[in-house]
Amino acid sequence: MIRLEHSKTPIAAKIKISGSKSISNRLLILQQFCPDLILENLSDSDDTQVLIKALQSQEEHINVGHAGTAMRFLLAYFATQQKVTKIITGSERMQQRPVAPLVEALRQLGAKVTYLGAKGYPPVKIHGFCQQTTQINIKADISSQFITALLLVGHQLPMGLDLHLQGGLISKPYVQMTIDLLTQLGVHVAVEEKRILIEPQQLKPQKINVEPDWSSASYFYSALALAPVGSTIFLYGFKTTSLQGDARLVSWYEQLGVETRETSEGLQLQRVEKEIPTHLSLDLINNPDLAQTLVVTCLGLGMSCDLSGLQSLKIKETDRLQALRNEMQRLGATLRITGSSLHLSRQQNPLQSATIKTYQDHRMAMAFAPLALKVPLMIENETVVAKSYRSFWKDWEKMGFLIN
Ligand SMILES: O=C(O)C1=C[C@@H](OP(=O)(O)O)[C@@H](O)[C@H](O)C1
Ligand SMILES: C=C(OP(=O)(O)O)C(=O)O
Repeated sequence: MIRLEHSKTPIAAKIKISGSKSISNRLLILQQFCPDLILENLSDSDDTQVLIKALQSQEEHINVGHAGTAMRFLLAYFATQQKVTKIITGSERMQQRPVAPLVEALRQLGAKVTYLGAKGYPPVKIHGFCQQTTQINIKADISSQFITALLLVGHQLPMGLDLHLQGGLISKPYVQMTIDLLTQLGVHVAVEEKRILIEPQQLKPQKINVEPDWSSASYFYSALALAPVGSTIFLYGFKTTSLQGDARLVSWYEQLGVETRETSEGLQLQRVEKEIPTHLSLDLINNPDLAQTLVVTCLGLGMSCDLSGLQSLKIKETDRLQALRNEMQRLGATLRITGSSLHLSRQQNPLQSATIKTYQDHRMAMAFAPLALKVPLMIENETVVAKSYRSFWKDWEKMGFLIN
């Protein structure tokens, strides 16, 4: 457990965030098909380390811990290799995160996949592949990672892939990121309204420098929104034009007093004098990983907010809607939740200092951390941040936070 506080003097920090874990994990799978693909600035997160280790391992058993992308991408990767036997499992929570739509699609394709525990969930055993068809249906409204997992292997399938999306697509920018990376690597992807087609093709070897991680950057935007006017943070290597959908936060935080100026070396962020709205209303169907950051910013600014499009939050590292409601309550705030939305009421009383539980969810720790600009906080199991952002607390100290 750590205690976190801030002297409330203006922040002036320069921060280097490692590569996007989403981009890194896609490129690491693609590198298996194209060993001459050179990758620079890979994410140093646990989720990426776990994937690297799994891809290098000769063992039959693979444990991906808490890494959702590693679970889904490896499942599709190993299941579409001939004569490969693997058992993939993960943490207790991972064994409650669904894989059924992906397993069903892989079986339709001709993969042999068996559940070793509860039906629809890891652990799974993979034991052989012979392509039977190109046409696959996949549910698009549970996790976009199922679609990405299939697209990452589609170009290597002997007959290619003709993917039909069923239900409304959630987390769409992550699918677009996959398509953009494939395109950058010379793969032609034909996209229609509810259909994605990939012919068998080879990747073009090249050197790719992974962009820094925008979801990680969100915590700095949140801190600046809560910091004294005149505070600045420089984020090295970022560009506002990005493969990552979470770059969208630039315009949202502009409303909340954080201005972004692009330079050749990165982004200069500044907390400016501005009239802050009393309410924020956003649909986060395309940006689920920003929900926790944004609701905490609103709390710190004394705003109310309505966030919708949050149906995937209950199957992430924890049930994030419940976790948010519990921890907001500890601070004296009222959060109402439904299966796909949340409503934060305007805070009438001053925030209470509290001990925040993190539920084995990196984003619970990182999202609440900026609130220490308003009230001292204790954060339990602070090392959870390593899932996506290993040096988070070191960078937090650079911003003048006192951590004990
Ligand atoms: O493809 C990816 O890299 C990701 C997709 C999203 O998941 P869902 O599609 O399950 O919402 C996101 O929440 C996750 O952090 C990373
Ligand atoms: C949901 C997340 O990751 P994953 O699904 O890859 O475990 C996340 O990083 O917020």
